[in-house]
Amino acid sequence: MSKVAVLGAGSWGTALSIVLADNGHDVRLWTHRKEQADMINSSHKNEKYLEIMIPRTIKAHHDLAKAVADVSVVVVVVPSKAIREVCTSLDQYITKDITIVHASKGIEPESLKRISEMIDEEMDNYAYEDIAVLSGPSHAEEVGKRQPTTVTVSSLNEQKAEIIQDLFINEAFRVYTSPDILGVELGGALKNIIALGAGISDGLGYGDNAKAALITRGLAEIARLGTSLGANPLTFLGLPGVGDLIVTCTSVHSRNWRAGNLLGKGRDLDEVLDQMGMVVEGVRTTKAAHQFAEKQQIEMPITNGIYKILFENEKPKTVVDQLMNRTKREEMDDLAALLSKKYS
Ligand SMILES: NC(=O)C1=CN([C@@H]2O[C@H](COP(=O)(O)OP(=O)(O)OC[C@H]3O[C@@H](n4cnc5c(N)ncnc54)[C@H](O)[C@@H]3O)[C@@H](O)[C@H]2O)C=CC1
Ligand SMILES: O=C(CO)COP(=O)(O)O
Repeated sequence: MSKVAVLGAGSWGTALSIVLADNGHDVRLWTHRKEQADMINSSHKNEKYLEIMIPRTIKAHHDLAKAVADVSVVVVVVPSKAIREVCTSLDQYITKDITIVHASKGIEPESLKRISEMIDEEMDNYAYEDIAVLSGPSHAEEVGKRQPTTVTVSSLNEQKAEIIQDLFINEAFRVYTSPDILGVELGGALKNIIALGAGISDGLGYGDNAKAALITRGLAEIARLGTSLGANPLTFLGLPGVGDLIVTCTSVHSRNWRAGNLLGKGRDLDEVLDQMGMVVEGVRTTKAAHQFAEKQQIEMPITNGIYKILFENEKPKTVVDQLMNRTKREEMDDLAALLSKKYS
């Protein structure tokens, strides 16, 4: 049995706490809102975030010092925009023997940092090599109901990845490991952009052909950017790549798909984000990926089209027309070419 602090009591932090509690660990679920901690402790529910009873063994905390006292593992799972603030506070309580894993998905605009890089910048007391990431096709709503789910944990420190694998794995939650932290983080962040696109396509009334095209050509963009930064192309064919892309583009649970769907139906971005009430990471990540594409001189037409819809008021239908009328080209210049280069 381990003592584990989960920082972030949104839907994903709550679902991961349930997995840990099911595995017999002592779980402290930290939230920055006192009334939410009180509500979880008294009702054993986290209304608004997850429609499910929470095991009574999970204790919610509002005081960060108390939440992380004596723990051996900290799971960071706040939205990407809160990572720096939370990790700055966390740093004072951390010693090297603690294992830190994050389960958030995003890239910071302007700095173009991944989550593990932001954690590293805010935490003087922890080595970058020891940070782990947990990612993969895993909607909180299904994990909370103990429905079969598979994820991948990655860290440059193999031992840390295995600690996290052992901590979470159970008969409903299967955990693989991977050494490619760059690919795992990029796959998890970038798929949210394509999920916005899949939602927009459905909102416009397009069918499965369009969605399959978005998933496939979206994967090509993700792999193109990811490999230009040094990720292993094979990672994008695994759970943190195509696996997460499929689930987020096709599931009604996806916040990114749902936000895209409303945009496709003609609603404006501020109105959509207000209505969602939960984090839609793809919006910030689209801004970051658009900047990344320019910096790396990578062609990302779908991402750039979604950027225009989100930030330049372009009509979704106009973007679809632009994508469909691009100069004709050969298909096999992307993932397939990267793979054949790697294995020729
Ligand atoms: N919900 C899901 O199924 C999954 C979510 N994720 C990722 O996990 C991260 C968190 O997502 P969700 O739990 O879904 O978000 P959510 O919208 O359900 O909840 C976010 C939580 O973060 C808290 N929060 C906001 N600002 C904060 C701050 N400054 N300090 C501390 N707490 C703050 C909010 O009060 C809320 O409890 C995101 O990066 C998301 O992409 C990853 C996999 C699955
Ligand atoms: O990352 C997720 C599933 O793996 C959750 O995606 P959404 O944030 O779109 O709900």
